[in-house]
Amino acid sequence: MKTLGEIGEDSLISRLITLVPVADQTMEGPGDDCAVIDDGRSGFLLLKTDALVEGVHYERSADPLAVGWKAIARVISDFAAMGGKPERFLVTVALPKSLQLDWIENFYRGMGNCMSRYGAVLAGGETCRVPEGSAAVISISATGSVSREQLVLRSGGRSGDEIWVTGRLGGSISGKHLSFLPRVEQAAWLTGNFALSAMMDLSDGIASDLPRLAKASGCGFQIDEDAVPLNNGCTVQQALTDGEDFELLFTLADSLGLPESWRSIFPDIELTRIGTLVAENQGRELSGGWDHFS
Ligand SMILES: Nc1ncnc2c1ncn2[C@@H]1O[C@H](COP(=O)(O)OP(=O)(O)O)[C@@H](O)[C@H]1O
Ligand SMILES: Cc1ncc(C[n+]2csc(CCOP(=O)(O)OP(=O)(O)O)c2C)c(N)n1
Ligand SMILES: [Mg+2]
Repeated sequence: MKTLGEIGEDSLISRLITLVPVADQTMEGPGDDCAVIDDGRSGFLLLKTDALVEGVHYERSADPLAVGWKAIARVISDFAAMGGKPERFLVTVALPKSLQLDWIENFYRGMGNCMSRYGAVLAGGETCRVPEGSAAVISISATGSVSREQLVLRSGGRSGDEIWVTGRLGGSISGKHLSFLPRVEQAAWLTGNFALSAMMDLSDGIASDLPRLAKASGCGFQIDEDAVPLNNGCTVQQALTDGEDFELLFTLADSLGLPESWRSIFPDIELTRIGTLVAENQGRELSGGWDHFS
């Protein structure tokens, strides 16, 4: 019998999801940034859950206000990646008894700051302990929504589509992973004004995430490494593999007018074409990027 370390994160998930039924109204189940449910409302319901583990996603010494911000912001980034916005949050905290009260209160203040900034609210949660000496584990689940016209999946890319990315990439561990702004307004503008074919957020690094988008779209990809927008002091390799950029990666067939109108609305955020989707099994491969079990 293999261990998780031998099979890796993506093949673990692929195996697990064959072992359970999938709900009737699920339009998009496991595989995209959020689940998409057609529950008869004017738009679609979005569902997302994400875990935050001490020592894996943040150091115990990190500012709890910033860790709380990150906990909510990374979920909101997934709603943005569908063209949507967050609505209600459920927060589960599993904590050691020895944790300072101040830490968790400031963590909640940080979550609150992010919820307020993006118009979301807390709906409930769950509290329990972990054995003394274990890492704190925080699970964030949320509902969101997206209009029918603005929903963008990972799977709609077609050979020939241009590949674009927002912002600059790499080096998130030096601070950005705790303080980033999820691209909700940018995604809403993009999906409202251009016919995006596919989109996802960059959490594991382009090296991991672009092949996922291409695979979901039944395509391969070409990437111009010299075009990849770098954060200060970062190499291309870091930009491709560090992860936690929480920028948008998207594709579209026709970008006529996009760079000019983007610059007039979001002058402080880069927007860069980094490549092209090509036919499946053509183009190139990338390795690296974050895998929890590699
Ligand atoms: N343990 C699991 N059981 C079922 N589905 C899962 C599990 N872990 C991840 N998934 C699904 O696999 C996809 C990829 O997960 P993940 O890499 O965490 O997404 P993201 O980077 O968008 O947060 C998502 O659609 C998610 O719902
Ligand atoms: C202490 C610490 N070590 C390493 C990292 C870097 N890191 C942790 S998880 C991760 C990838 C993203 O996390 P994941 O849980 O895969 O997010 P998802 O893809 O589910 O959104 C990265 C780059 C960090 N933020 N903090
Ligand atoms: Mg995950």
